[in-house]
Amino acid sequence: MALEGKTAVVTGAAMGIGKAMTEILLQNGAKVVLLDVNATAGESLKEALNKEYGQKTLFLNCDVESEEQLKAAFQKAADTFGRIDILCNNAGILNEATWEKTVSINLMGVIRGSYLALEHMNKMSGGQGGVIVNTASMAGIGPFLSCPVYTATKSGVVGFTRAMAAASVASGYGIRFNALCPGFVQTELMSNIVDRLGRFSHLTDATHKLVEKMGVLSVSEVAECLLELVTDETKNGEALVVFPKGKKYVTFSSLLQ
Ligand SMILES: NC(=O)C1=CN([C@@H]2O[C@H](COP(=O)(O)OP(=O)(O)OC[C@H]3O[C@@H](n4cnc5c(N)ncnc54)[C@H](O)[C@@H]3O)[C@@H](O)[C@H]2O)C=CC1
Ligand SMILES: CCCCC/C=C\C=C\C(=O)C/C=C\C/C=C\CCCC(=O)O
Repeated sequence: MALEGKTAVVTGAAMGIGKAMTEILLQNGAKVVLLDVNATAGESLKEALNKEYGQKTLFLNCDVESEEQLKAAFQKAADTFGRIDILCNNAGILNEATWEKTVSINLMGVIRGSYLALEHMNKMSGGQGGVIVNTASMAGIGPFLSCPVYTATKSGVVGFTRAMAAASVASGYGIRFNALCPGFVQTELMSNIVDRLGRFSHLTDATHKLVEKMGVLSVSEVAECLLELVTDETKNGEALVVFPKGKKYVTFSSLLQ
């Protein structure tokens, strides 16, 4: 998919991985609607990006936990730029103490965003198709020992993405669904880890050891992989793992064979 003339919506776009995703989509010709709960960071990023790329971005204060806010944001995006072609369900938190909120944002937010975006993108209801990329994690593929609930949400995102890819093909939606599964990435999410681990705070040292063993990615390395999942039309139902030594499409075996 060529990005010139296309419109992307990115959740959790004000900082970290979402910010890098926004930048790479703009660099490749797309217009980008940034959604985030951090209005200060979002507004100032929008100002900076519009100076650099022209009036190609819009920031909307939007919490992915709110159906109402997300619905209004997609409508505003479509009204402003005429269409929605790409959705990056990226907003996420890591907090084992407030675990219900972790489920609500990381898993329910992805499902909510995907279903609402279908109303604009689905070829069966007047949309023009496109691609949805969900930010999961390596924790969606293998267990992250100090974060069982975070692991559960990211495993859920991978499963939801793969099932939606199959449903989309079977239903003629014209939308590809892929999951991006990075290892550790240098962002705010990696700070104050003891507080985030809740009942597993005793596993802080083990977590640091895992980080040392696996290494840490930059946000731009992750954004490059997003671009691949968006632009390569052969990719549907994929889980792309990104780690400092490289990237790898995960092979899943079918239980039906
Ligand atoms: N940093 C890491 O090591 C890794 C992160 N990830 C995933 O990448 C995604 C992005 O994380 P990072 O950029 O690292 O985190 P970050 O904390 O740097 O950025 C997250 C952004 O999401 C926004 N956000 C949080 N809750 C929101 C909500 N309810 N609605 C809308 N926006 C909200 C925040 O305001 C922030 O701008 C998350 O889904 C995370 O689970 C995946 C693998 C590794
Ligand atoms: C400095 C402490 C960092 C704490 C963690 C912060 C963010 C982590 C975000 C993730 O999404 C986790 C990313 C990678 C690790 C996940 C799983 C490892 C699986 C290993 C295995 O398969 O055995």
